[in-house]
Amino acid sequence: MNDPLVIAGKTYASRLLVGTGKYKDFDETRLAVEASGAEIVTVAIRRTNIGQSEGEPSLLDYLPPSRYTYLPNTAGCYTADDAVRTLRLARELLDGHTLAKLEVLGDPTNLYPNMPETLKAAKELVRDGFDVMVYCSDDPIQARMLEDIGCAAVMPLASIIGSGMGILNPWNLRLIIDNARVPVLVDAGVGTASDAAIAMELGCDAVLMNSAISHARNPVLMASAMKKGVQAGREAFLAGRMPRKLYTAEPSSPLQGMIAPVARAA
Ligand SMILES: CC(=O)[C@@H](O)[C@H](O)COP(=O)(O)O
Repeated sequence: MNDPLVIAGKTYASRLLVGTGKYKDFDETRLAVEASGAEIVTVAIRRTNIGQSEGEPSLLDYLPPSRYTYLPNTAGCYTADDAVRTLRLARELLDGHTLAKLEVLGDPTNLYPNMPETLKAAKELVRDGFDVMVYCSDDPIQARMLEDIGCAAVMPLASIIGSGMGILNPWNLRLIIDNARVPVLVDAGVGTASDAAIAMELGCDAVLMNSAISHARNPVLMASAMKKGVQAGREAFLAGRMPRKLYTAEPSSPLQGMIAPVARAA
């Protein structure tokens, strides 16, 4: 099925974006990313070496930028200034690459986004020529503000980062999706493949996740499950689910048109 995801003018076949942190080593990262089928990989610039630490193993050697689109992110940043500085460093390290994931956190105990600082950083980064994909609360008004600023995609949380709690507020996601003119991705909180499928069935354009794969007992197998969950959810969304009925359900095998049973001979 030809149903590409378009972000900042570039086309992707996969609607699953994956993080690269929290794995045993870069080999495991590579294997999980390969199994996920992801084409966009996000990398925490403050925590992962992509050339900042000379002599150390670099993720670039395991996930070559010729094959993957890098999405540098600002994990660990608590102010707009820190986030902007981090993404400018990433742009230098990645030869002028402008696609970036903004996340400005508000509380180290739950990693909930600080939306005033996120909006401030988004404005500055857009002005500076970045294509900003932004981690945000599942608040439709703030999502609209980010879109109006010129962000390339809005990425409301399903639940808090690393929680694996799944989608806590599907109705807010629907409000964001129904009004969005840019791609909407669920980012954070996915726990298992059915969460990813539900996000896609709701009409999200894609899903971004890390912990659900890296913290699974078998990360490579979970990466493969997530790939299928996202694909199944997308297909179900495009196919259009049947309406829910409480009392008017029809039997799956209707009797109409059946040949009347022949009376048995006594
Ligand atoms: C990798 C990354 O960008 C995370 O900050 C992201 O929000 C994913 O969250 P989960 O780890 O909950 O999937």
